[in-house]
Amino acid sequence: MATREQTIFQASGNKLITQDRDVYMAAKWEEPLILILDNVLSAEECDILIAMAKDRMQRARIGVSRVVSEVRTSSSMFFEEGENEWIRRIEARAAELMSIPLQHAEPLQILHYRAGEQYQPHFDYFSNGSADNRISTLIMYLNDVEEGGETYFPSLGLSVMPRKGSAVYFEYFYKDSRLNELTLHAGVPVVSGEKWVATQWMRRQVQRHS
Ligand SMILES: O=C(O)CCC(=O)C(=O)O
Ligand SMILES: [Fe+2]
Repeated sequence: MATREQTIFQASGNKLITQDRDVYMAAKWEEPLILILDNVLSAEECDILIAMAKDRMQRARIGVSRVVSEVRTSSSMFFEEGENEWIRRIEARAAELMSIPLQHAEPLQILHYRAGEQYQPHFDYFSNGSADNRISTLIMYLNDVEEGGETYFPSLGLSVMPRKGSAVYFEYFYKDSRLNELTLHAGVPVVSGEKWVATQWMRRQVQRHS
């Protein structure tokens, strides 16, 4: 049997005890490593993230031309790094769960999808092989979606249902580029209701100096 490549996240057991919250490992895909995590955020934290983001959402713009894109039809915003006590706590917890120092964290992103909106299959890492590439993703679901809105990994045939307070984690820092490519994923169209997520990305290099 081929030996597995080293992962960033050392997944063992079913519970992850962070500084301020116990998180549960609900499901695991071995290679590439994908984890479904329960109880990442409290219901109150989900509601507060949505409330704080609501008036700051902008229609997705992608790529250098910054044109409104059909690749992602959702709206998005980024919080300032450690913008307030809520953001500080959630960023710190995400970094702890992802086993990467907070200094490597991008600003926390919020995405909002209305019925019919989606994020077509994409990689989170940059295809130019940047020395400061992204290495891992934590997508936290901020509400229950009535229908649709799964995070879908088409190369694996794996769907993750959004559930308020849960999250999906995956990483793509493998030497074997084929493993990284298997993390292709999409936010499938919301059929009814709406969908809110918070995404934390980690980079190879330090992003924050405070
Ligand atoms: O909304 C989703 O399920 C996927 C979001 C996503 O892929 C991202 O934020 O990079
Ligand atoms: Fe993504």
